[in-house]
Amino acid sequence: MVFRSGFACFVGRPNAGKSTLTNALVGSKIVITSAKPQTTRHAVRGIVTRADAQLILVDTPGLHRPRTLLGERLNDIVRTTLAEVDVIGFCVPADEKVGPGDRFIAAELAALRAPVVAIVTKTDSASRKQVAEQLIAVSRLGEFADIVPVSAVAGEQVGVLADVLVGHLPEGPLLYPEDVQTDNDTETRIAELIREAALEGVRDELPHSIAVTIDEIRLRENNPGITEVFATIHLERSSQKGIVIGHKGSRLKAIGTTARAGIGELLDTRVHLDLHVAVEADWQRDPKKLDRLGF
Ligand SMILES: Nc1nc2c(ncn2[C@@H]2O[C@H](COP(=O)(O)OP(=O)(O)OP(=O)(O)O)[C@@H](O)[C@H]2O)c(=O)[nH]1
Repeated sequence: MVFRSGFACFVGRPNAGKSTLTNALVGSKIVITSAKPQTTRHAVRGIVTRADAQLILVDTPGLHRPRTLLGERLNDIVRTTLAEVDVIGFCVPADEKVGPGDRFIAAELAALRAPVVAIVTKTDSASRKQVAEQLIAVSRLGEFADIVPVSAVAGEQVGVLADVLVGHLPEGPLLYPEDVQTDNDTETRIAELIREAALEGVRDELPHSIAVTIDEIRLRENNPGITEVFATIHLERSSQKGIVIGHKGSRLKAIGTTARAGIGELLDTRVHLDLHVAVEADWQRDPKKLDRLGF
């Protein structure tokens, strides 16, 4: 039997369903998903290990036209990632019209050497007729190695998509131990859990204004059964402080409760979470600050 191994990544405009699809393929929650666009900041890998193949998924932030410096950096990450993978999955949601964002991405992909599989996502949220029309519209966007409709939420065609992606991998050995599902470091995952909790129910353009850094993770001195996590939520403007902290700290408390549950599950231990809020004026446009915040 031939064993294949290699790297794949999903691209598509914000909210196209890339993270959810990665989770569905890997089978556990490793990538932060959110109804808000552009929540994925780090290239998180999900690993699918089967009898015949190992598929390493690199989840990338939304490829979009740069607006701020942060936008440009995200696109740099995307381009570097795209140059290194064996196959690219181009996600277009079934329930939204093909638009300029999709055409922009299709044009970027046409210049790459890796085969591109077009994926029509969220087929559960569209009628059969809409899905059929979307398959045709997407096929007109470029030259694709395959085109696959899929619903990550309903679990439809997820296995078919895995087979198609694996089919584009080169022959190769197991690259990661069988039981590993992600190699994204714990600290990054904890920061993402806090960021996800902080974004919940927050209005407007706030997603771009929040970054989270981990100051320290340690076992409690007199009780190693408890892990203490110290983290800072960075905001762009002091006016945003009220939104995040809430009346008498009520929202910050809720963020802590939600994030703590997620971190406890991740680390499989009891967690004490200490959250600090800091305002860094215009961190999105300042290269020094971006570096310090890990972008
Ligand atoms: N109905 C339905 N909704 C989906 C499906 N996949 C994703 N969604 C929803 O679409 C929204 C965006 O999904 P994500 O997976 O976060 O999208 P993304 O492309 O990773 O988004 P960014 O990280 O912002 O680029 C979420 O609200 C998901 O619940 C699907 O198969 N069916």
